[in-house]
Amino acid sequence: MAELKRLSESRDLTRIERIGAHSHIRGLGLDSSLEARDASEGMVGQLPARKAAGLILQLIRQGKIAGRAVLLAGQPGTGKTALAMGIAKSLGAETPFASVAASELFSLDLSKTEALRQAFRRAIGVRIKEEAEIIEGEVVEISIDRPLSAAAGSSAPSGATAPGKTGRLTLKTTDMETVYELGGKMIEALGKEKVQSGDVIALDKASGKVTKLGRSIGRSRDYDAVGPHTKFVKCPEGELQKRKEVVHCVTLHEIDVINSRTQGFLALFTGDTGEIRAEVREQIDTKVAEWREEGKADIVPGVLFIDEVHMLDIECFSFLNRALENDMAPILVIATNRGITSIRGTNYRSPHGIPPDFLDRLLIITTQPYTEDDIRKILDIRCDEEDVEMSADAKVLLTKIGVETSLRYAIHLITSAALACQKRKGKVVEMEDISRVYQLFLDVKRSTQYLMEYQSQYMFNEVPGEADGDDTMQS
Ligand SMILES: Nc1ncnc2c1ncn2[C@@H]1O[C@H](COP(=O)(O)OP(=O)(O)OP(=O)(O)O)[C@@H](O)[C@H]1O
Repeated sequence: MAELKRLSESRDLTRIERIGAHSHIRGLGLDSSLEARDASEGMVGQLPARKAAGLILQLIRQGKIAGRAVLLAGQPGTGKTALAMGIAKSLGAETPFASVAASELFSLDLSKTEALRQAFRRAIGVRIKEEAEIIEGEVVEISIDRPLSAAAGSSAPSGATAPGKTGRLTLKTTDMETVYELGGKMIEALGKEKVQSGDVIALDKASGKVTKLGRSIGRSRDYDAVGPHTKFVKCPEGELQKRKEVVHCVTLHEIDVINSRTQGFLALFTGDTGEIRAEVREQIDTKVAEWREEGKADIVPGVLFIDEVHMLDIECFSFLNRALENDMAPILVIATNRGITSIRGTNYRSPHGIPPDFLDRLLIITTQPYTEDDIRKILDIRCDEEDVEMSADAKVLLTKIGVETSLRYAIHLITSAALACQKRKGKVVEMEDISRVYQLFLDVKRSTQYLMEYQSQYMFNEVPGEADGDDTMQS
């Protein structure tokens, strides 16, 4: 691996956008003087914690966070992960956000320090600038030749990609027009992007990647349907072929996996990356350092969020102590809901189960339980995010459930209630859907009660009260 040959593969990794638990969080929702707005950028309430996170943001921007980390302490479901995500989002769209639960680090496949190292490298972004040969123009016409076999009545499905498929693509700028011959791969790529005449596209000559830049303004009055999010752009000027600087953003971990001989880049999707050898990382670090010197790459420190940090043991904490001194270190945000508890791997007890030398590095922010009004607003935002229409009555009921059980349980009920509504062919989620799923899925309180009532019917039942739950911050 003298060169990082397979880096180009990372370009093909399309990040899968989906609706996740925190996908509604777009920042910390602060105004220009860093005061938290009541509800903004997907964030609601938790004002003092958000304001404190805003000050941390300023420390980060001024480069004064080095060697320190942030601890978010608070009850479960009080928005600790949401706050960490808000910090990452406020730092910019390219800022990587990696999140792990401390217990995940203790796996059978990886040593805990390797797992931590991978987590750190997932939170370090590299912006790589490259000169690329691009063909950029407005699509005049795409014509695909009908394969002979199809004309002869072959039984092949019409949408299937015939390997020998050919066609022609006519592209223009304001100054010229050219017809390009198309092969099967390119036809497939154009089909995937749903390119049609009137679109302005860019083709990367080396990788064959097709990017739709928008719809030509000249075609804005066409009758063909365009969605509300269609972007209109000008027809490009000058030559069709140009050299352009393109920027790819990848994480150090992605580069590691792609270049580790034992793992293909598909391991990035399965998460099954195994140990990555130290020399692979060293070579990558040297290469990235070279690129930085040549002005070809920049490092983008991201945010690494470690939840349940009281589950880390003393060796992990010494790893963190060292890792924070590295000049490429990401912003480390850790969270716990524990009070005074034992430090794993020792007989000592300390606040949050964190050793004193590490505690010393921490800026501590506490999160508070949500009010009924906050819960209602968060549920409202989640309904929008999940595209679920809900009647006012149903929202009142769901908020009440959120107050009495937990915010997270109420958020989970949104999706299942929407499915129940779909099943009865309804359009708007009503109270009946909420009550139905409330009966189907138990919250922790009811589940515990059920377990107590029927404990004799379970194997290995332990008398309640023996578990070490006495040091959590939960009331
Ligand atoms: N202030 C907030 N504004 C908007 N959404 C929030 C807010 N706080 C929490 N949420 C949402 O509520 C859900 C639960 O919050 P989150 O997972 O951040 O809690 P947590 O404190 O990290 O919990 P745990 O301690 O169990 O990990 C998430 O979907 C989160 O995005």
